[in-house]
Amino acid sequence: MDMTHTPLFRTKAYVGGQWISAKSGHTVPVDNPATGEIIGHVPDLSGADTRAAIIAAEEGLSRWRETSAAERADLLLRWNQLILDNAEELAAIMTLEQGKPISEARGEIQYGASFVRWFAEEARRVYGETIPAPTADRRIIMLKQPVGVCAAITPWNFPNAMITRKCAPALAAGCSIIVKPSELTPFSALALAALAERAGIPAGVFNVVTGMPQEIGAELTGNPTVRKISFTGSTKIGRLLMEQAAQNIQRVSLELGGNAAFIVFEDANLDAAVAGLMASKFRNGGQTCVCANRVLVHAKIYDAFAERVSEAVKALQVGSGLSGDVTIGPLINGAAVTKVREHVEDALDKGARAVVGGRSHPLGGRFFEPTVLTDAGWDMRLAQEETFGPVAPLFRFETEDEAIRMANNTPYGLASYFYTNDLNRSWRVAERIEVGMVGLNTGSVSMEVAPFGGIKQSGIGREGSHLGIEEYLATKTFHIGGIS
Ligand SMILES: NC(=O)C1=CN([C@@H]2O[C@H](COP(=O)(O)OP(=O)(O)OC[C@H]3O[C@@H](n4cnc5c(N)ncnc54)[C@H](O)[C@@H]3O)[C@@H](O)[C@H]2O)C=CC1
Ligand SMILES: O=C(O)[C@H](O)CS(=O)(=O)O
Repeated sequence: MDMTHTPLFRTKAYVGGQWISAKSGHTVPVDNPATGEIIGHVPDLSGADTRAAIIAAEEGLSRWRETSAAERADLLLRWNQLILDNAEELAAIMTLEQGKPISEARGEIQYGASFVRWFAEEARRVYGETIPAPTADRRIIMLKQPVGVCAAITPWNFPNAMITRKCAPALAAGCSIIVKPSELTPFSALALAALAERAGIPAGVFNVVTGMPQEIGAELTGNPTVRKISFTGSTKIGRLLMEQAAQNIQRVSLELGGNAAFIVFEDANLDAAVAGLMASKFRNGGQTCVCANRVLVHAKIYDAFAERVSEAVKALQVGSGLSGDVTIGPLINGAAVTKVREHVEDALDKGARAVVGGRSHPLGGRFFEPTVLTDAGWDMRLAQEETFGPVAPLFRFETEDEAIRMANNTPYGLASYFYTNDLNRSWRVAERIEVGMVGLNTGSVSMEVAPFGGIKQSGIGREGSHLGIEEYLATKTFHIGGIS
């Protein structure tokens, strides 16, 4: 499927309402993870190019912050509708550059659009407060105002939804924003820019800069005009950006790595638990920050659960995401394949058994076999590190306290899941597990209505829900004295 000549497949960066090249003329190639073929090039913008984008965003802000909430809401709703009207083309572009199965890409477009609609509605409900003054001659009002020029640095694994989850609340709040998508998946971001332009979102309000990240990131975090950095990606880069943002005391929102525990207690509904694990673990081939990374199974049901999971994993179809029946696409790049292979080999060396898969797929390239490992141990790398691939390691436990202790034994704290029908245990586990999001008898926690985010080294701040817009609002206390 050649998407490179479709209207939304853009090969220029979008700054100040213009489609631009890098001043240097340099470009970055983008490949198709399923084949390794180059699908196109995007401008490799420099620090100076990024400075120009910041100036454009500042000009965009001056107009945008004066628009009414109703006007911003209407424009966001128009953008939302254009995204939905062009969902098939957006999904095909995503699968071409990211590799996920087309059915999942279609799902992400709907998920991404849901944030645009949600924050179009939130735009009109940014309320301030009046505060009872201590003296009769004073009035106190709390105003909510846009933070200003913002920057969003986003990952390759959800190249549409991670942009709208940041940009929709920013625009709803009256901010302008500069998006730096992953150099691995820029075309989804540029397609969103084309639709923002078509929706009538004014020049400079929504900008997309492309290229290698270091120089662009240094300018975005080093330029005092940028008042807010919103990042989704690895904890390593999140830490770096937080350090860089400190120089100008920029506000930061960080959605970072995870190491989710998926706990199956002895009284769990096994069919539901298997379905939940398949949904959590193998979505996007396991390249998801909230996916189950460690599967803790009570000893009493371990063998039965392992057998059922193995049957379900054997039914997964590996191949190019553009093929309709495929449920597991390629990993994003060679480094990802190496990391997954190393995790599996380390586990096998330390006593795990591969009851399904366990090696690169016969298709070769970036395809890896969906894998189930039994007898997983806490000394294995995949217990401590985020695998970010289609590998389900099954760990045994005997007691509830042991399961919670092991689940919490990680520097991360993004999401966890557990299956039980015991009401008292449900509350004990939900309250004691150290994460930002926990699912009981469900393998999914990601939707626009609910706060998304982590604790510990999984991040700072919340996206989505009624909390998401607060990340792009500043509070101003307005005191009026001398009233008689
Ligand atoms: N908590 C969450 O919602 C999510 C967390 N992640 C985590 O991110 C990792 C995988 O995603 P990746 O895209 O590989 O993460 P990554 O951290 O390498 O890249 C994320 C973004 O940061 C940019 N970046 C990299 N180095 C930079 C620098 N020096 N300055 C400025 N920007 C820079 C990249 O170009 C990309 O746009 C995994 O650890 C995963 O768990 C990914 C997606 C969502
Ligand atoms: O990038 C990710 O992993 C996303 O945050 C996961 S989700 O929001 O699509 O579940």
